[in-house]
Amino acid sequence: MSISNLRLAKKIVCIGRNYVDHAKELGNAVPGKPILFMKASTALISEGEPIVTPPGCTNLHQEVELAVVIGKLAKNIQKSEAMKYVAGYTVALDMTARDFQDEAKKAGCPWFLAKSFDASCPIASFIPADQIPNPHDVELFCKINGVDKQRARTDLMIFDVPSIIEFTTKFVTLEPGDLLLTGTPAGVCKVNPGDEIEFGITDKISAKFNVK
Ligand SMILES: O=C([O-])CC(=O)C(=O)O
Ligand SMILES: [Mg+2]
Repeated sequence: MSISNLRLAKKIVCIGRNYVDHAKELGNAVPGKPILFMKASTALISEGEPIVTPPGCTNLHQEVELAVVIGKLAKNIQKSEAMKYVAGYTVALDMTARDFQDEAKKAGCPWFLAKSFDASCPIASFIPADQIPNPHDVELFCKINGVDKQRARTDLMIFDVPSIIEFTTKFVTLEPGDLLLTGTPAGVCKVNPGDEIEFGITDKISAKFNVK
């Protein structure tokens, strides 16, 4: 497979509540260990494809996230070795049906529908690892209809990329091309049909998608 073709990812592993200000803005506790969930690979869309509001959703949110692209088979990887398994990066939106998630939370049920519906993972293009020597030293941004909604540096992550890889690969083998979404900073909000979402890594990469 070609690592740079992000649409070939077999799985998308996501970290929840990895920025203190985002955990707090939704009234959630700051986690003591990484919270993991997954999106199906059918959630992926590329520029030119619309973000489709899932049926019945009345509170669709955007969450801009740094995404790590795994370069080689990773199982039981120590933090000190973890960066050798990173082929590169992209930036993604973890589109979330917040009303579905709130309902699931109340019922003690999984977030699957809230997070993994078709078109819930818009991605920008691939950036090779050598172009981002330190993934904790970039700024993420997200604008809706040209207005800044999210802007934060990745050094605010609670669990850094090596810690996430160490924790995840204790339980789940990561394969070449898999994506690891590292959580969203503060500023998530409701998006509506007709909105344009532009997001990226400042001075490196950006992408634009429309909400349908
Ligand atoms: O839905 C949430 O708030 C959890 C999550 O994905 C994140 O923090 O990025
Ligand atoms: Mg997220």
